[in-house]
Amino acid sequence: MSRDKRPFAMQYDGSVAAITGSSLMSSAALALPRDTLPPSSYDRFDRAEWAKLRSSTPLTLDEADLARLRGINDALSLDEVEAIYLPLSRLLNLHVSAIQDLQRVKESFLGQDVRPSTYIIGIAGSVAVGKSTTARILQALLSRWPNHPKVDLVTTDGFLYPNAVLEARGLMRRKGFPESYDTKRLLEFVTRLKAGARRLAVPTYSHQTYDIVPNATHVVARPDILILEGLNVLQGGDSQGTKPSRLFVSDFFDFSLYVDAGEDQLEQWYLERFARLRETAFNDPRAYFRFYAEMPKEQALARASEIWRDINLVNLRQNIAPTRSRANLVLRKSRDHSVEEVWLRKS
Ligand SMILES: Nc1ncnc2c1ncn2[C@@H]1O[C@H](COP(=O)(O)OP(=O)(O)OP(=O)(O)O)[C@@H](O)[C@H]1O
Ligand SMILES: CC(C)(CO)[C@@H](O)C(=O)NCCC(=O)O
Repeated sequence: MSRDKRPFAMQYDGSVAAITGSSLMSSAALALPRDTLPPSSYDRFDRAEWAKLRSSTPLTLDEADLARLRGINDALSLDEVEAIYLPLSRLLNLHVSAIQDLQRVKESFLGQDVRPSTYIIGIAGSVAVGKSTTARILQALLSRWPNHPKVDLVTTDGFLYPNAVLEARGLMRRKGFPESYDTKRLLEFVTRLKAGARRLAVPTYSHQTYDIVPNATHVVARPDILILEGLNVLQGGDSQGTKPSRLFVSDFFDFSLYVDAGEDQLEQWYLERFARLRETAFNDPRAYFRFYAEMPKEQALARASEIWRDINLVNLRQNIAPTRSRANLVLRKSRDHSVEEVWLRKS
């Protein structure tokens, strides 16, 4: 039975939510309500327990790996890579290998070559939680394994509608909400990738111009693994009022992660990043937010707090956090971005 179609809903306290006779008849009632998986649905690991899980396959980082990881984020510690991301890359490698074995089974059944399809990993989570950093660490680590050296990375930011469209639709203050994305195009991309398309061009987004970059695409050429990162990758019909029978991007995922942290923590990271960008990237004359670099710091930060509260936090609560229970694995971060707990879903 698919997890979204269980006939009743477990609450966190273990009780079963009441479903009325009439609602049982509708297909909507068959969908599991938002983020209601009980704690017993996960194997939970604290940092030390999780770190041990790399030990049965000795994994070492060479100088080239270290250089690549340092280039991703100078605040990233090596201890973090070793304790959290190496075991995670080992788990993912085992999972990819198992899928590749299954493809060989299909090959011998059909008596013909079956080209393995791209293994897709989805990474979801709030604005500023560290999705792109997590994606880039995993890309660097996973590309070291001989059975899947070509690991590509796509962010769903590229599937936002251009500002001109958002403006025309009155959605400029809804960036990141489900309606701000060209979901059909995103779904078409993953469908064609899974179907074995040789080259797919995906649009790109610039945080500097705060818009889709005209005529600039990133070409995805049948990688062994694709990491698809974005706020919305685990979203389904329930938050958008779409028909439950529709296909979703996550239907094409082989594995998914949700990067999680407390709301206060997320707000602090958002503001810290904003303050840092104000000193750096916002000074560029082409930056969409350059006026924040020109106004006094307190005023700019007050504006950033409003953006957080009125846009990103609302989106987190309404559309992002409710998708956490769909992820196969949850990385729960503490104050300094270090992962304090890992939850691995049992089914
Ligand atoms: N593992 C980490 N260690 C230290 N700092 C980190 C880590 N992950 C993220 N950060 C910091 O947190 C901030 C947000 O990270 P990142 O840009 O990866 O988030 P995001 O979820 O992709 O954000 P958005 O959706 O807004 O693009 C950045 O300032 C980044 O440097
Ligand atoms: C582009 C997204 C939606 C996701 O990365 C986000 O960074 C964003 O721009 N949110 C809108 C509000 C803001 O400017 O933070």
